[in-house]
Amino acid sequence: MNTLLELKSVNYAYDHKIVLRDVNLKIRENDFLGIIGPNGGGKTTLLKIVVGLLKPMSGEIIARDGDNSRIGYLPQINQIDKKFPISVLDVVLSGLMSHKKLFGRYTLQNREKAEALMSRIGIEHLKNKNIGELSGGQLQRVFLCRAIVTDPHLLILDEPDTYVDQNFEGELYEILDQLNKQMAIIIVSHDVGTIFSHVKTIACVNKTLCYHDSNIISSEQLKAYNCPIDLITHGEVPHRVLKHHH
Ligand SMILES: Nc1ncnc2c1ncn2[C@@H]1O[C@H](COP(=O)(O)OP(=O)(O)OP(=O)(O)O)[C@@H](O)[C@H]1O
Repeated sequence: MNTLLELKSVNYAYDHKIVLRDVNLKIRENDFLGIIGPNGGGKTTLLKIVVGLLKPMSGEIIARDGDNSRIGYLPQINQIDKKFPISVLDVVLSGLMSHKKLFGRYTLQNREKAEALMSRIGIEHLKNKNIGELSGGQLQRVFLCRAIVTDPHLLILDEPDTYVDQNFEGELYEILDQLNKQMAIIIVSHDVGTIFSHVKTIACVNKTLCYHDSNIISSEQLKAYNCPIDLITHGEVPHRVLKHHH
């Protein structure tokens, strides 16, 4: 399968404090990679490097498209001024900004595409509302539409389950399974049980990155990867790890 993006020996530090060391990672078409790891392990930093928001201290990033224009990114915390007078439809359309000439107008096709997506994600009825009127969960659906309106080759989601309401969580993963037929997905989550039942491969990030070419992982492997997280499972999970009884 074609490689979309490759990180080679990437290192990153904030103020001389090393956060990522010698990270190697290949993202191929139709990958569905789950990134797990302890708090402060460097997951968000890694995503920001992949998106191009942070430049690595050393190492190489090789993108098939030559740049990061075909990446859709749903950050962990969306900093948006809720008082800013902008409609839901315009927020979704703003995902196309970098693909347009400066001051270019949105075409009818752009609008139809945005509306079709909003209908798929269940927010079409909100299209003329001001973003300040939305709940957190509704706002996140809007941002998901904005991230995919460009038909990205790679969609990146940073802990979507921390802000998505429970009703939408199951639906979100169904949508992601569908989207994965057209694009690669990287998702960071602390809800290990839920992501394990959807992702195809797993990376444990705790300063270094350990790649696991399957969605079945055991506590022993996590220990070997130096990735101290609890395996919490619920629902239909392909592999369960139970703590020993004392
Ligand atoms: N802008 C910044 N300046 C300085 N240090 C930072 C900055 N952003 C993150 N860090 C530090 O870098 C380390 C990695 O942070 P990062 O947010 O990438 O981890 P994470 O694995 O995403 O954590 P979490 O699971 O808590 O979201 C942490 O020790 C964090 O405190």
